[in-house]
Amino acid sequence: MEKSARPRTALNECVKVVVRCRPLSEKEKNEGHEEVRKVRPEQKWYERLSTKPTPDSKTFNSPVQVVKVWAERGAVQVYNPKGQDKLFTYDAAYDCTADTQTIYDEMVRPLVASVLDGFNGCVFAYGQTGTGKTHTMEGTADHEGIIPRAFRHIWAHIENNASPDITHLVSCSYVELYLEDVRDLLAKDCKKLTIRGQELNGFYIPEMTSVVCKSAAEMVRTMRAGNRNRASGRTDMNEHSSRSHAVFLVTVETAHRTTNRIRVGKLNLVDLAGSERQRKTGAGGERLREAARINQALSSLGNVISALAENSPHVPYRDSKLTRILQDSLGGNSKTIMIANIGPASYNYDETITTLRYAHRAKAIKNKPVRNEDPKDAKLREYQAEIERLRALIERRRKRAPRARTRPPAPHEPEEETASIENEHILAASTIEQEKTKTEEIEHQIKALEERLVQGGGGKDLINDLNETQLILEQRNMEIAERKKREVEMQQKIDLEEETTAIVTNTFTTLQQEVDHKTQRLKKCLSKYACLREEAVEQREAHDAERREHEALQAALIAELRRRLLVADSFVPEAGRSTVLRLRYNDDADAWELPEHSGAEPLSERPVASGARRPTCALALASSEPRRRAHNLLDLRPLPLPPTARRYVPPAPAPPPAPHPAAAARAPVAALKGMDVVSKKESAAEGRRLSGRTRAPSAHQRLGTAGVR
Ligand SMILES: Nc1ncnc2c1ncn2[C@@H]1O[C@H](COP(=O)(O)OP(=O)(O)OP(=O)(O)O)[C@@H](O)[C@H]1O
Repeated sequence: MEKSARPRTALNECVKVVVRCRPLSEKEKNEGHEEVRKVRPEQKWYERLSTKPTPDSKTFNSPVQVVKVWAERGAVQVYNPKGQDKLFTYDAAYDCTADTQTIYDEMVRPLVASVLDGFNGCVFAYGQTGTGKTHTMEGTADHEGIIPRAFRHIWAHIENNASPDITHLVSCSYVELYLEDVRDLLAKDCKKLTIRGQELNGFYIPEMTSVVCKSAAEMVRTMRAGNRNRASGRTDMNEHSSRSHAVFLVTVETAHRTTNRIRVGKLNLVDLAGSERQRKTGAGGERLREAARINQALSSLGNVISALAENSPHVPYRDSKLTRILQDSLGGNSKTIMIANIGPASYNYDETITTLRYAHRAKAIKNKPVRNEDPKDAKLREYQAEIERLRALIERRRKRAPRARTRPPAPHEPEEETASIENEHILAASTIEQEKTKTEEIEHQIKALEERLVQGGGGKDLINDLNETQLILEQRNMEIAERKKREVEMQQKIDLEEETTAIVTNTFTTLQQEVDHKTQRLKKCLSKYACLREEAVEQREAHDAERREHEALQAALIAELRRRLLVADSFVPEAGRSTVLRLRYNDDADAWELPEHSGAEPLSERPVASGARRPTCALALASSEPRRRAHNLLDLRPLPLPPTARRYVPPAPAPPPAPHPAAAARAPVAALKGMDVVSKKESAAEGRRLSGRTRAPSAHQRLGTAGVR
């Protein structure tokens, strides 16, 4: 997430998608989810998809397992209670018997190897709450997750490549996105961070803490320290539910002395919070607020995935901080693996299908990874330059250091001369001492910098217990995994082509045979068409359900907001309230700001009548006593009353004698009219003056137009 050079030339590489289905939880077992719908074994695997509903499908209304993983084909079949089963294919699929070691060896190991070669990499776990994302990424004491495995892999590589010509620098950062705030999990106070940058040049987090590590164990300690600061809580679906999206960033810098080049690989290990439905998690209050933010960020992530998959000209990265952080990983300079976690119970059928659909869409995302060579922000280069500078400084200091005069005073020399030589001697000795201390300080600095770097040559600085045999073993595992991956790919290709080539390769002896065969093909096509139509209807239904869920969540949040605004209306002084409502969120500055010319007025003075203050209510009077000032939280000042009497305007002085008696008769009427005009004008002005002072609508009333975010 640090600012990196933009790719120069890049080959497109698709996002790899892996599905992992967890076993039934104890709770699900207790609720009777254990029953599994049987697949007829004599049928070909894909033909089973068109099986008519069997008697046990009646039990779909009761809880059953609905997921079947075809690991050898990278396919996941989901039993559909309403019609045909659904089948999705991925780069790999793992059922509940697969362990994280297998997933790591088969899918993640090659990606981490690329990071060690100077590429950016990202592994992120996605899925419904309680499906095993944290279990997959972090693991437990008994089952190590992908993150600690990656640490061990990195350090095994460094140890294996130990040579005096190669220097490594490994650093880690850990941030979480909680309630749309980016928090530094490695900083003491978990300070809030700002995402900087733009869509064009990439986003980055400049101020996040970066910890230099010298072993896998140190990295694990760093991760655990960060986890202690991470937001988690209990919901009805998960005892320890992550309430934030967490990103662990590992930066591996490698300098080759022979080529004088530095390669920088960055590995993002992301444990997303799970999507959740309020009615299932029973979230309320703070949990509800968290859930709303989690779902909002995941929805933005889904939109980005859809836009990238459809090659849309605009990809809405800016919509959330999560998508900004993951910009490079999705459609940018990175090799990426998405691990979609699902649960097997029919109770979660809708969420499982949604996750599988997103994962399927993500397969189409193309990234452009390039090797990061000699980027400007390489820390290793910085450290090397600093060490050079400090060494040169020591050298300069040594050269210009004063020499102590060793000549003892001669016996014939006068006493003053002897004293001055001795003084000079003492002065020089103290200067030398000072210089020595300073040089030692600089040497300490050099040592501290050098200690951060890992240089080979017998592996003296390395604390890693993986020996060469283990490395060879891991290499073999990787080869086996690679072969298995190719087998899955081949199998998928064969399955796809089997049907399409059947018609070409078949030779028919009779016309009837050909008709039968083609009728069968037609039936299959019709059934596929029916499937697609059903899929479209289901997608619409899923979309509607999601919309309803969002609306329900929105209603709950608005109710909560109304409650808070009501409290604010009752207790916050009006002037301050209107200012708060004018605040706008500035995405770039990541802060709430009062827009210019917002019309925010200073607190108006109390209205004054004929030079004297109007009478005030008892409470306001009481507040003038310093002892009771804090009690006057309510603004109970009386509103100024509109004028009830017209102002008297004296009649105009009597005109000179009129030349005509009729004109003289009209004069008093005109004077009266003049008075009327003046008083109307004044009363209008008074009205305007007062209306400017009338009470502004309350924040509660203004909900909907106010900049509430
Ligand atoms: N493959 C698995 N094998 C055994 N247990 C698993 C597996 N995956 C998940 N679990 C168990 O399921 C429970 C929930 O897992 P976890 O907390 O990792 O889910 P999550 O997806 O991270 O949830 P949230 O999104 O709420 O944080 C844990 O008790 C975990 O041990």
